[in-house]
Amino acid sequence: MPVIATEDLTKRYPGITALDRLSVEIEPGVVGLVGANGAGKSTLIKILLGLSEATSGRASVLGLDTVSHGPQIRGQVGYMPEHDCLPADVSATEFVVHMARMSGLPADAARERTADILRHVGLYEERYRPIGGYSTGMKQRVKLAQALVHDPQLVMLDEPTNGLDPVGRDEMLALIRRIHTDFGIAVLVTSHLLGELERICDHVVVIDAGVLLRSSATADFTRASEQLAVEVTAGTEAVARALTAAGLTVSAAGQILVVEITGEDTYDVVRDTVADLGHGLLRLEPRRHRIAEVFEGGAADVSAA
Ligand SMILES: Nc1ncnc2c1ncn2[C@@H]1O[C@H](COP(=O)(O)OP(=O)(O)OP(=O)(O)O)[C@@H](O)[C@H]1O
Repeated sequence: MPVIATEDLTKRYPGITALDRLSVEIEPGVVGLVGANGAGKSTLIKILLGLSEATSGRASVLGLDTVSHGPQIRGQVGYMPEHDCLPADVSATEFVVHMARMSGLPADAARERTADILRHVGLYEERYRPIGGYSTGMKQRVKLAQALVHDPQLVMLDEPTNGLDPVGRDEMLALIRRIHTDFGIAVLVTSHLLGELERICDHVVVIDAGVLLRSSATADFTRASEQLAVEVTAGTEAVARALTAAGLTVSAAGQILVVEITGEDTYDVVRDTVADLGHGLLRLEPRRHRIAEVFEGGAADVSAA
């Protein structure tokens, strides 16, 4: 059963169609929802949580209809909102315990789960200090912790890497991946950066102006291309010239030579050419596309990390 399914889902605000007949099915795993700012990602999440009503079409989460089963869905789903929404004058522990209690956990269980989950997201002694003094990265971790504290089956994370520096972003992406691998929780994570979703998602859904552009396994986005990546121990330029003289089409990407595969003998020609010049091969393999390249010239606003 898909964890999320939408059928012709449409949401219109005055003067704007935020979602336009969106039909998509999302299976358990780590699924990325990517689109430029304004593509409709937050609108979709709010409808899925039963917090906003669609203009037309249908959506279900964990098999439950979003219109008739909003409270049940919210009981089984964790939500990390995009914007800052934390109270400044309470500690992470107080806040997350409060959220756990709101989800129906008894006091003891709420305290225990809070301690576990704050440790899991990497907050230790700081968890007793008021949130107002936290860095952006620490606040994002508190938001993530409150989304997980009631042990949901699915979490929806809206732009969890927003405002983070590269190190903080890497740590957050690793944490998100572990939500699924350590706890078996299904994850829907949004970003306007294709490159970061490519790193942690099993499946990526791309929307643009509320329209579904593509929904496929990450491996399909990054499928092998008809090109070889060649890296040599020395003499990159000489090798490029010799390969061109041998009739191959070659372009350079830094130290890597990209060679068009024209037939099964392309591998042999490259190997022999490099050997004839007295150099060694560091790499000879099919070049893989990055997701961002697949969309170059397509969804112009969607950028790589
Ligand atoms: N309550 C609202 N009233 C009117 N228009 C809205 C409302 N909420 C969203 N929109 C518009 O709907 C479109 C989709 O917005 P949405 O917030 O879903 O996009 P997004 O992909 O999440 O982008 P962002 O990352 O910037 O939040 C945008 O054009 C936005 O201006």
